Amino acid sequence: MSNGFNVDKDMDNLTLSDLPETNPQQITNVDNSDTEVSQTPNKLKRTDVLEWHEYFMASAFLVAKRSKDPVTKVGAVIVNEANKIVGTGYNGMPIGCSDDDFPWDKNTPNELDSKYLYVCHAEMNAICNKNSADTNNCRIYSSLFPCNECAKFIIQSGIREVIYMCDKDMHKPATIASKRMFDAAKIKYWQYKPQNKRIVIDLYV
Ligand SMILES: Nc1ccn([C@H]2C[C@H](O)[C@@H](COP(=O)(O)O)O2)c(=O)n1
Repeated sequence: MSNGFNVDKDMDNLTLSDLPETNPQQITNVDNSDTEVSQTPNKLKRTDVLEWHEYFMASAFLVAKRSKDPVTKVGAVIVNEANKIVGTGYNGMPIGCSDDDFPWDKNTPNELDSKYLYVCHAEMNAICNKNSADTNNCRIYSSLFPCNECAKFIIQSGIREVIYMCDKDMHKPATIASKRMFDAAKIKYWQYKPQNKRIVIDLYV
């Protein structure tokens, strides 16, 4: 009997055999030296790792690389309170609306010929793509400050914090409206200032 299990010859029944009786005295005499965690710091542990905000914002920039927008690629990542990514999105045309058929132009005489009426924003896509029941008390990392439409989605989805990188549209009414709504809804928003200007991902290591 190797580990207290007996299996009958037909392999039909796996039965726990009578494990040897152990009395409390035996338990206190057990040698735990092989299970104790060393108290000395582990000198082998890497310390040059990405910190959480850097990791999630870099992830948003990686997601943005899927965008077909010729001018502005936006990526968004939603993170829950346990630091788990529960949604990602980039700016792109709606499902079924081909990137080849719908316009990527801007500043066109006819508004219907520009991208703005059609493209789904990264933040909205991240919320739509969520892999959790809800996004309550989550935070969203976005490469670009959310517009007013995305701000509505963010507020309504229960997200409580917005971390962004670029605020290039800060003077546009859409951005001013976003900040008004975030302030009223007490949504925290702040600009991430990275320590490192670049993060290189070497795929052949
Ligand atoms: N919060 C935002 C704002 C904009 N976008 C997308 C929408 C367009 O594809 C692009 C902006 O184009 P631009 O006016 O810079 O030529 O970014 C978004 O995903 N989220």
